[in-house]
Amino acid sequence: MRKIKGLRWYMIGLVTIGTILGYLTRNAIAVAAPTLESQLHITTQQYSYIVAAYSACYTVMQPVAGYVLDILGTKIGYAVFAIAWALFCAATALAGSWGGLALARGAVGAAEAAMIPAGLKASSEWFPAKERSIAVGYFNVGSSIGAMLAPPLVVWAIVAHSWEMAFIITGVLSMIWAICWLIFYKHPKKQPHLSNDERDYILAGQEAHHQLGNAKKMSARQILRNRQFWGIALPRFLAEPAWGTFNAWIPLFMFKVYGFNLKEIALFAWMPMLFADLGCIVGGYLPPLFQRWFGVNLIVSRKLVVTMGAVLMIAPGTIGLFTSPYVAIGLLCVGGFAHQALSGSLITLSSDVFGRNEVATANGLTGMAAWTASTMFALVVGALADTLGFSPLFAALAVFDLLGAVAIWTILQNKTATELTAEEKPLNAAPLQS
Ligand SMILES: O=C[C@H](O)[C@@H](O)[C@@H](O)[C@H](O)C(=O)O
Repeated sequence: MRKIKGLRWYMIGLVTIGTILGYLTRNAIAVAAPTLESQLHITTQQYSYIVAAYSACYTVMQPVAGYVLDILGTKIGYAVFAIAWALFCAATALAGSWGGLALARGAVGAAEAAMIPAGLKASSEWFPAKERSIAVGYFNVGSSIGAMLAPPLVVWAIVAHSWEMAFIITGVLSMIWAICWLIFYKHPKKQPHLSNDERDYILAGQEAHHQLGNAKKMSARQILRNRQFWGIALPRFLAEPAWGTFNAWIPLFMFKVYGFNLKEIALFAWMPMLFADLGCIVGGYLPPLFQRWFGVNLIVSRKLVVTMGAVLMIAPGTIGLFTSPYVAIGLLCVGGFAHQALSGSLITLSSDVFGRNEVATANGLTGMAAWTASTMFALVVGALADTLGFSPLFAALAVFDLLGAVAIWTILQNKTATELTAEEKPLNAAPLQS
């Protein structure tokens, strides 16, 4: 059988395309919103219900999707969710009211909840520990690329055909990817096109908790009771509102505060997303560099990236000190870079700390914490932006990230969750499921 050199990078490329399509289908509704409001006579409040339906289902389903992925395995598990989101996305075209749209988008959100836990599970299967954050950075960059591809593709579909066609096209693209995933994704142990050298390099570089022989499996209850989980979930809870704010509010912020027109928004509002892409990639390479430069261990290297990102988030926090819209865009670019750099390390930490049998469940639980905060903060922005202004809200995001950095240094210890459990031997600890 022909061996393909560097096959692990093709595998993460396949995961990245999945993330791009996940964000393309996610953001299609925002681009189609003006057309939906006029053609289906939907009010802005009813549109907010449609967005909330996606966000609520995506938030709640992340741990469930993670659990299913840990049970079914990455290949089959991710395929099931991707086929579901493809079908639900295409079915959005059948909606004739805001209620129908909310139902369809809620279903898409529930299915897309598997996206990040599956990406992390695939990264932990195909990469040695020292390259894992790089792999996460590459698949996570799909979130910003997908967000950037949505406007041109969806606008073309609406202008050339109809808003229904936009959802059918994004659904069909997702279905094509899901079929490719089923054909091409295999665990390194079962991949015939993987050379022995690369397989040895991957498996030898993985910790004991990711080795195939590791039969230990933590239940969701044991994960939630573990200090290591909270050392990741609390910083994610504090950091995620920034991502939601950058994704949902920058165009409105530029319009309301600096009087940007649509052309100026089109020219500048995408730039923070480009720097977010850069943050994903650069942020992924920093932990191995910090380990080499400063001689620190894996978990401390992630903590250093989170701290660097938190300090950089002070930049957008100072937006209120300047009057120039171009300085504001520049500061938001620093913020986009900072957030995705620190977020990549926070996502990766679930696989540094939890084993192959519960990594997706643990990541899904931290993702639920993250999106709960993001949804709450979106409601705060909606309530206060017109009275308080955006500047204090951007300052709050910087404070949240700095608090998250304090939390990660004080709560998260430099060991795996099972090592901590074994040391603590709590009085009523349920024995690990073997
Ligand atoms: O913080 C943001 C993340 O890095 C972002 O890229 C996504 O992973 C996001 O969490 C999501 O669940 O879609």
